[in-house]
Amino acid sequence: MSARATTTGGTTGELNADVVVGRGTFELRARLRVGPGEVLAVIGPNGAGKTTLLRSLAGLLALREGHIEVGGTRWDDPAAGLFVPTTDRRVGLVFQDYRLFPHLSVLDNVAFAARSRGARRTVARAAAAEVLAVVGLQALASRRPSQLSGGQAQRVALARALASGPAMMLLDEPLAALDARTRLEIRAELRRRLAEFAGPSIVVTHDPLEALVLADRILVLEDGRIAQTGTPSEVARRPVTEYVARLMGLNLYSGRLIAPAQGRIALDGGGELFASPTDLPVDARVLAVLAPTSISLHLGELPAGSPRNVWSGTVSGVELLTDRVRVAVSGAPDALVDVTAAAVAELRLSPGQPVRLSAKATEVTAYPAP
Ligand SMILES: Nc1ncnc2c1ncn2[C@@H]1O[C@H](COP(=O)(O)OP(=O)(O)OP(=O)(O)O)[C@@H](O)[C@H]1O
Repeated sequence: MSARATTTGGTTGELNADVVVGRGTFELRARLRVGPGEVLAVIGPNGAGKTTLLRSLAGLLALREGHIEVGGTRWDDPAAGLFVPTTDRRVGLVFQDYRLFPHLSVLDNVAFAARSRGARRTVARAAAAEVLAVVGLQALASRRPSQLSGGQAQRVALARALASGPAMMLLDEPLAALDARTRLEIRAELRRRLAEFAGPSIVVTHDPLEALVLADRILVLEDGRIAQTGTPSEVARRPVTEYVARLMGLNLYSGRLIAPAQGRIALDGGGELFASPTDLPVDARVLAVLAPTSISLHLGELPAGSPRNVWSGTVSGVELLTDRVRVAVSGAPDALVDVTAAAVAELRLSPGQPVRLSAKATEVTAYPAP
């Protein structure tokens, strides 16, 4: 059975989905709601199911169980025998490789959706010209995709998706093919366009910065399941998995709170950390984060009056970042520590070197484990 989604261009409404979908032995299970005007970034390691999620929302993969509803219109509901094909879903799709029609001009690419819905050529072209003017691309209207730069092609792909009058925008790694400088510029523009779009938007990305900048909310997928959802600042400040902590550049520890008033935590991997005092109960399972820039390295003992957290370790790796050096230290606990190149030279840091680590308790943030 097939049904037609609401076709008025201005349709807005939330996405309400309970996605259960399989690909070979892989299964994705994810419930999500994305409000009208809200931008959700989906992040996760390779093979987590991000593309699978996007494909099922777009109608390129049918659900095994659950449902997909946008603005109150059901697009997929296997229990009811309902499946709305992609062409009737009113989704604005933007792919990493843009997928512009090579034989059509920019204008006709943008007019395509209206044309395929039966609009007359002149009407579709006039509407497309208006969209191009709004996004400042009118000068490119007669060019072919092969005559566009990467950034221009991305902007045309976005304009084409928005011009189709979508109920929802789905973007798969939209900036991944751009060089770093163009990406910065196009990211700012994408953010503006999505902020203006009245329906829900979902952006799949590998780039944590992109997720933090573009999204109102972040959803972390790992192994076909939702590992965390939250605002960018919640996810950045309180990651619940190693993957997100690494992405956000934080040390993440799990443990048990043994003395809340002292913020004292017994870590699962051995060792202890002092965080700020907390109201959580004794024995609460907690996660604690500590930024690599908040840890200091020393050779030999520390003077009296040093920070609450002092422990020993051995340098296991030294990596040059753009503006500092990241030192991996194994100990109880392990830690990534960011220091200056001068400090590396001064402390003669190289793998195998024993060091002392220190961090203030106020730099350790503890929160309940999920
Ligand atoms: N056509 C297919 N047949 C069988 N299994 C598939 C197929 N496509 C994808 N998979 C599997 O489904 C899982 C999820 O893949 P998916 O592409 O959704 O992940 P992803 O999070 O988008 O990964 P990436 O970041 O690498 O793009 C993976 O384990 C993958 O091997």
